[in-house]
Amino acid sequence: MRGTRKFRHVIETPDPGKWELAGYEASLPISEKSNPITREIDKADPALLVQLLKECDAEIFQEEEGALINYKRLYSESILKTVVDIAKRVQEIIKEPDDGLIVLSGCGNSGRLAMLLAVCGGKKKVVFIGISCGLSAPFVAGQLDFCMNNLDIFLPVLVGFNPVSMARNDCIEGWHSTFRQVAERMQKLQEIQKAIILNPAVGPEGISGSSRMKGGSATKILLETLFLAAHKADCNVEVTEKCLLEILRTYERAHKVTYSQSKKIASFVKQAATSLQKKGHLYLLGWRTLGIMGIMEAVGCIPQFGADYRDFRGFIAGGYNGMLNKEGDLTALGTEFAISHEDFIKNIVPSLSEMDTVLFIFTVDDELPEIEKLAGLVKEKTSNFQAVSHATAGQCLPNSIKKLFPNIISITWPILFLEYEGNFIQIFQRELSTKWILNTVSTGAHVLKGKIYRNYMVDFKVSNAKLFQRAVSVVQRLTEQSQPRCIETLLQSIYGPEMLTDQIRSLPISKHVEAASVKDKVVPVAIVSMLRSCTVHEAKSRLDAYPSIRAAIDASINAPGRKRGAESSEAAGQNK
Ligand SMILES: C[C@](O)(c1cnc(-c2ccc(S(=O)(=O)c3ccc(N)nc3)s2)c(Cl)c1)C(F)(F)F
Repeated sequence: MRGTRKFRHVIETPDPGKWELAGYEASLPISEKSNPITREIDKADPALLVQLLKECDAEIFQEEEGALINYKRLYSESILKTVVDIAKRVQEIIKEPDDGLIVLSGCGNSGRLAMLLAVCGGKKKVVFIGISCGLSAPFVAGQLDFCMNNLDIFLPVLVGFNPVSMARNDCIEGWHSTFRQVAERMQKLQEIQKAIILNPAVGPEGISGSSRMKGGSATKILLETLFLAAHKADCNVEVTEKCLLEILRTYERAHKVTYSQSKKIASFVKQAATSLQKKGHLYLLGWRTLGIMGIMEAVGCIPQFGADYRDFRGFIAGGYNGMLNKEGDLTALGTEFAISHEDFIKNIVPSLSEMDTVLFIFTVDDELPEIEKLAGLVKEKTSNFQAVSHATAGQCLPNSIKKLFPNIISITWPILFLEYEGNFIQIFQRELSTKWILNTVSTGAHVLKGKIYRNYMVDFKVSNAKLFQRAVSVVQRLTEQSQPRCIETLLQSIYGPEMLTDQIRSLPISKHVEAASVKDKVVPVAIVSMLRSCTVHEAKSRLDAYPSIRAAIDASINAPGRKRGAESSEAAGQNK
C-alpha cells in the first residue's frame, strides 16, 4: 500500500496508477493519456463500469507518491500553498468589491463550470482565472496573455491538470505563441507573485481525453474550496492549509458516500443503455443547481459521444428564471433551448414511451408536490423513471414520493459541523455527487451502446484542432501505422480520396477541421480503411455492416490474415 500519508484520507485510493510511471505513454500529457484502469472498459458490465469509473474518480484525491514521478497532487503542499495564495488575492477583491472583479473563463465544459461557479465592470483589480484542463485551449491562452500584458490591473491565474512541461505546444494558427509558451511566461511571473498556476495532476480520464469528467470534477472541487476559504477569510478567519484540507476532505467523503450506491448506479446505467440501444431518449429533470448539473451532463454528451441533442436532455424547474440566467429566457432560440419542466410537459411528455428513461434529481428540500405531480405525468407514459434524492441525516423522503418511483438512489449526507461554510459545502457535495452519478450513467450507457473502443472514444466529430490531433493519435494507436500514413488516410476520409490533392494536403488544420465538422464517422472510417487495407468507401460500407463502431473495429483489428504494425505497411500502400 502507499507510503505514510500526511493526511488521513477518507477513501482508500488504489495503489499509484501505472500512468504515474515515467515511461507510461511518456510523450502524452496526463490529460490525454489512456488510463490503465479503464483499458478494457468496453468489455465491462454495468457493475464493473461503475467500479472502474469510481476508481478513476478516486485518483483525484490520491496523494503525491514519492516513489514515482512526483506529480503535484491535490493534497501536495505546493498545491495547498498555491490555493492559499489565490484565496488571499480573492479575499482582497471581496473586501473592496467596487474596485475589483473576479473573472472565470473556460472553453466547453470548463466554461459551463465557470458559469456555474461565477461571481462576477472600470475595475482596478481583476483576478482572472483561466480554466483549461489540458493546458491546451487557445481561447484561454489568449486571455491569459492579455492579462500578462496588463499586470497593473490583472492577476492571471491558470487552472488545469497537466504539468507546464506537458502544456500543449503546437502552434495556434494566426497567433504568436503556443499554450506552453504562455504557461512558461506565467511560471516566470509566478516567481514574483504576478501570476499563479494551479495544476495538480488528477490522472488520465476514464475515457481518454474526456476532461469534462475528472477535469470538470477537479475544477469544481478546487475553485469551490478556494472561494469558500476566501469568503471565510472575509469573516476574519485566516485562510490556512488546515482550513483547505477540511473542505477538500468533505469532497473526498462525497466520493465515498456517492459510490456507496454503486449497485443502484449500475442499474441506472443498464436502464439508460437499454433506452439508447432502443433509439430511445434519456431525460434529466432537476431542481435548482442539480437541474444545471443535468443540463451540463446532457450537453456534454453531444461533443463527447456525437449524441444528438434529442438523445439526452436536461430540464430545470423554473427554466431560465430558475437559474437566474443573465441573458434571460432563451427558449425562443429553438427547441434545443427549451429547458423548463413546462417545456418538458408540453414538448416531450406527449411522445414519451417505454423506450425512454427519465431521471429525477432533487433534494428533500425541493418542491415535493411538484415532483410528485411531474412523476405522476411521467408514470402514465413509461415505467422507466428513476430518482436521485439527496437528504441530510435526519430528513426522510415522504412515502408518497418513495412509492412513486420504481428505483431511487437515496443519498443521506452527514450533518456538517462547519458553521460558516457548512451550508455551501452541503450543496457542493450534492452537486458533485450528482455529477459523478450522471457522468457514470451517460458514459456507461454509451460504452454499452458500443461507442467506445478500449477506453477511446473513436466516433467523435473532428470539430477543432485538438480533436484533429486526437483523431490522428487514435488512428495511429489502433492501426499501429506511421503518423504521415494516418494523416493521409484521415484526409481521405474527410475529403474523399478522389478529391484529395497536394494543395488540400498543405492546407492548415483549421481547413481540415472545417471540412470534417460536417462529416460523420471520419475517424472510424479512417481506422477501418487502414486496418482492412481498403478504400474509405469500402470502409464506410464495412462500418455500416456492424451494429456498433466497437464491433466493426474489433472485427477489423482481428480480421484473419491482417498483418499488424509495420508488416502491414506495404499493404496500406493505397493509403500512401
Ligand atoms: C490516448 C491516445 O494515445 C491519445 C489521445 N489524444 C491525444 C491528443 C489529443 C490532443 C492532443 S493536443 O491537442 O496536441 C494536446 C492537448 C493537450 C496538451 N496538453 N497537449 C497537446 S494530443 C494523443 Cl497525442 C494520444 C489515443 F489512443 F487516444 F490516441
